[in-house]
Amino acid sequence: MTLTLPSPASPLKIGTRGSPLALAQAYETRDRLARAFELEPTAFDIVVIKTTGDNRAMIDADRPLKEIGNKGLFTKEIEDALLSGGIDIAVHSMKDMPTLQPEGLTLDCYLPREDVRDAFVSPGIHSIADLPEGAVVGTSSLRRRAQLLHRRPDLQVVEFRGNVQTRLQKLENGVASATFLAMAGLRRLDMAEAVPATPISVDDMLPAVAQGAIGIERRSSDITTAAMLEAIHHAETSLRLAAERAFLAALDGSCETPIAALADLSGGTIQLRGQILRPDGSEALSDEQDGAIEDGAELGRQMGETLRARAGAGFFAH
Ligand SMILES: NCc1[nH]cc(CCC(=O)O)c1CC(=O)O
Repeated sequence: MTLTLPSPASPLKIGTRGSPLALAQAYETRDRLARAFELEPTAFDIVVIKTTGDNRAMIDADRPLKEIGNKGLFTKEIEDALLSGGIDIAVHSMKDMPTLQPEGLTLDCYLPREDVRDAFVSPGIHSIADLPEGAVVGTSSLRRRAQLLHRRPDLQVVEFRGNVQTRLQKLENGVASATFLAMAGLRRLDMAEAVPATPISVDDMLPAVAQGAIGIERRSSDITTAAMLEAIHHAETSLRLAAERAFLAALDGSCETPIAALADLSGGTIQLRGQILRPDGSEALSDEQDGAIEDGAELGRQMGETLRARAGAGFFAH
């Protein structure tokens, strides 16, 4: 098939949220496409879309996100723009994406995954173990909160949101002694050196499903764009996410449940680690399995069902 490539007269419209991280991810996508097809940046338009989530999160800056709305809060307007033709592709942090896409949209192109680890961020302290008894830690992530309290029930967790600068300012102001950020976000913003961040081993804090991965969504019917995206698709990332996202789907996970998973490929097999926790951190259930690379999704689904059965009803209630 010969591709009709975008041009300044007929650019490929790339939809994204307006946060610094979202923009960095959109530029990375544009640059990879431009390199793959030897196009100028002017063959692409970056279209910033404000989502309900961005608006509400701004107005209710101190309310937990989980009270403001469900998953899809940050994606609905972007997906509407895809469906109506206002944009041609949408660039997403896969960590924030529901496991099912709306009718008519396809999400099957992934960029090479960044560092999957969480970072411990604090101006004076270097690890969870070094936090003094009863210290205050800021995070809005239910997973990080539950994992932290599981290890250190003595700590106090406060709601922490906003961009990286806002969070660092809160640490400077003494609102909390430490917080967590994804290494991937820090690296993509070129801030990993500028911020007092120490990467946490995945053995100590298993990351969120799809952490560090960028996915590109398109109209299912748009085969020209599909063919273009094939050139920048990263198969290994896709295989890892297939296992992790099947695990999430089997647990019926939303952003309101503390769930972690990480798949790795080595020696021709896929290894999957999964964890679910009670929101208060009082109990954590983990599993680890490996299998054939092409069976990752089945491995994830089975692990999700096994852990759900072990947890029983009401596990996620407190
Ligand atoms: N939920 C917000 C979010 N979505 C993706 C990232 C970071 C980048 C990534 O994990 O791909 C972040 C911020 C964070 O967790 O620090």
